[in-house]
Amino acid sequence: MAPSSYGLSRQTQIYLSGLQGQRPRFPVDVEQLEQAAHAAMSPEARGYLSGMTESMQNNRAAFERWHIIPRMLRDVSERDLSISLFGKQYPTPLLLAPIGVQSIVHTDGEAGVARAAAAVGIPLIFSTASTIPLEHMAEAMGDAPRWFQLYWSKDADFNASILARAEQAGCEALVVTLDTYLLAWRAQDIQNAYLPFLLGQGLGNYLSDPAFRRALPRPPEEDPQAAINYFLQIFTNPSLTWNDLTWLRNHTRLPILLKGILHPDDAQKALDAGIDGLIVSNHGGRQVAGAIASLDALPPIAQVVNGQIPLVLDSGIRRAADVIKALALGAQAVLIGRPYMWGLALGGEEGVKEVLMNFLADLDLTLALSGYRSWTEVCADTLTRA
Ligand SMILES: Cc1cc2nc3c(=O)[nH]c(=O)nc-3n(C[C@H](O)[C@H](O)[C@H](O)COP(=O)(O)O)c2cc1C
Ligand SMILES: CCCCCCC(=O)C(=O)O
Repeated sequence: MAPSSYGLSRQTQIYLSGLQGQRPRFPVDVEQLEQAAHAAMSPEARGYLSGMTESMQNNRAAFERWHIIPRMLRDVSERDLSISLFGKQYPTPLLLAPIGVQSIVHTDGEAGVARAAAAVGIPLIFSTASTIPLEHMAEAMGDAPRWFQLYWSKDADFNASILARAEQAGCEALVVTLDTYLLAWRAQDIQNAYLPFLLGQGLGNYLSDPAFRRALPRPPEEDPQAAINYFLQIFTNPSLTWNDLTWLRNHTRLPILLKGILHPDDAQKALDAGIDGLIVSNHGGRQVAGAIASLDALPPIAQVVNGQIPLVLDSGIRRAADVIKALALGAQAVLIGRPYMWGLALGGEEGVKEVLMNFLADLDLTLALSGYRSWTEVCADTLTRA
């Protein structure tokens, strides 16, 4: 399908099926989608996926403070939604955020998400904390684009090994998540006594890793508890500093993006360290309660970065208008997180596909109806602040 027909063809198809008595299987409206997905999940999975609701409200409020000013009579009959990042062409500015332990919401888990992402043409970022090994996700995707997200552990051999595996599996960029060096005070999960990793879930990349296995007293198949304990011991490393980035650069040839940057001074440090891209993110409001909304953090960071490296934004992207706002304020791309997990919870692989196809259709129509043919035309003048 040509990018410029995402919106109209999808919309027509849904209207026509509706006239024939066939309503969409999953809610089209994103708030209703969230509600339906929450109703379908166990209280533990729901609590884990939601995280801190007040921080997410902060992210949403930031998007709601900006409004698009549509422009008229600009011939938007042909549209090009593609972008270029690190010398590669991607069909739209959307990527799927790395999300760990996806099997807690549906048995299709990461393999289902990988197949859906490949079918729809949205690049997927594999999480270090995935249920299954990254090689299985890569296999499910064929040649479709994928990146890898690293949780930088205390075990240097494991880090080196997983980076090599990610390159081998065709990942095109490395996302290093900086904001989860400790797990935050997550009241719902503590109340539910629920952390999937303590049950051995989300360890697919660790249990399959030769360096991780070498560090264990006995194979995880014989002593699963020892593997969980070792994972908990090495999973994060709060002692990392900016100086450690040199190690990373020496262990990968992929472009490196830092995820979790919110302060312009940190953006400057990343530039000084020769980092290739930044992900402006408050981790979907899951880490620091009361943290600045990602969208509010973006303009001062964009000012410092001044186009030298790409900026990606996540946390609170729920509909096409949010993407336009993020790009107008300086991002080149965005990550979608929970919305695809809601699709997964409701319908497995098919649910994810449906949510993503609706998102793309909305994106194409909203870009056109705002008066633009491509992302290069979206700029500060696109928006007004309420
Ligand atoms: C259940 C869950 C698990 C997550 N796991 C990871 C992860 O393994 N690695 C990572 O870098 N970020 C992780 N994140 C954060 C996402 O990558 C992303 O920053 C966030 O979900 C974006 O916000 P959104 O959900 O509002 O779109 C996780 C988020 C959720 C909701
Ligand atoms: C002890 C493992 C924590 C994994 C964190 C996954 C994540 O990013 C999140 O829950 O948020």
